[in-house]
Amino acid sequence: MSPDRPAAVPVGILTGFLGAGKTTLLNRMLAAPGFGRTAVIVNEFGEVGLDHLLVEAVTGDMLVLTTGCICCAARGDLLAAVDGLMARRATLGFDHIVVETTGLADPGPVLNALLLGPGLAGNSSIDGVLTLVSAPDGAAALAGHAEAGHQVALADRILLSKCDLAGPSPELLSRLAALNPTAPVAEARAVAMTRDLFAADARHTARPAPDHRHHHHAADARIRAVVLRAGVLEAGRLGAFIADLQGRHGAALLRLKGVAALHHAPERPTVVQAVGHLLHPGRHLDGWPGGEPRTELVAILDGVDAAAVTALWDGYCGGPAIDRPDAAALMPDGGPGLFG
Ligand SMILES: Nc1nc2c(ncn2[C@@H]2O[C@H](COP(=O)(O)OP(=O)(O)OP(=O)(O)O)[C@@H](O)[C@H]2O)c(=O)[nH]1
Repeated sequence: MSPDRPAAVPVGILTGFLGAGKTTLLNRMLAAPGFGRTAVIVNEFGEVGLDHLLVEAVTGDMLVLTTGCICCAARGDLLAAVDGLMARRATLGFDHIVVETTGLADPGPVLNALLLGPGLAGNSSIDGVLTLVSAPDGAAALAGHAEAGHQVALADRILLSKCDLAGPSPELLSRLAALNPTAPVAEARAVAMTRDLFAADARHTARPAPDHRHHHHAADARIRAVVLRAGVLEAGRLGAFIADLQGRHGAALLRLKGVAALHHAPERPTVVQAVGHLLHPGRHLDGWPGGEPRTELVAILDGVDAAAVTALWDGYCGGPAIDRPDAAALMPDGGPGLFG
């Protein structure tokens, strides 16, 4: 393996509601030097794909999936497309894949499919979820469509488009913060198209939870992002917490992401990625991007009380307390070994 080619190909997911400006941003991205060796998969509804006519300057390869939405009917097609690209990687010479979803896609199942696809394990990793929100229309999309809420909730980075037409309203900004307290929000036109655009692995520091008194919409009230922090942990405790969380709330677990400092390898952050009932085996990053080893996860849940998740976390991964069971009592024998 040459030093400039990573072992695993990062897959970035570009999402956002219908017409939010995904293809426009993709074109900017592909024109930038950092994205020169990028393969693109575009998913759109309808029998005839048009976006491939609109996307310019693709160096690696481009596939347009028109058989259905990749978050539902066409998930297999997405996996086949990624597998097909990986098989031709040496010929095509790409080192990065960008998947543009349809405007109505829920990125959760897309993430799931990518994390678990046969043949993908070890060959690709999730680079991050980049969500575009139209400043003038975003609030209406969020009010009317649950998918728009999921796109925001699962974002690692949120970019606001069409700010030249109208700036984001305070209401839109507060709704974005309520749906996703950790993703940075920026104006798309002001952001440089560098390779770290898809904020990898949720390594950014979590922001404090917003004031929930401003919730006006059912979707906002249901979706909760819970920040879970600890120092260096035993792998078994983390694995047991995740298994328990998934057992209790798997269907409602939109995403669990972040980095963990584990006793057996504290010098290397372990990446945690789970969606629903599925857990991606932890991979390691090279080192801590500044600061001491620490564990910091974000759990994004639909319709689950944040306090219940925090209590579960404290039970497994918190310090001892008088009024909660000791982690050893909660742990199954040995705990799952995914992080061992
Ligand atoms: N004024 C303005 N127009 C924009 C901006 N970004 C995108 N547009 C326009 O918005 C329309 C939709 O943009 P696209 O990039 O096709 O949006 P999309 O999210 O890919 O659309 P779908 O694939 O249909 O969901 C196009 O006419 C763009 O030119 C922006 O920042 N400012």
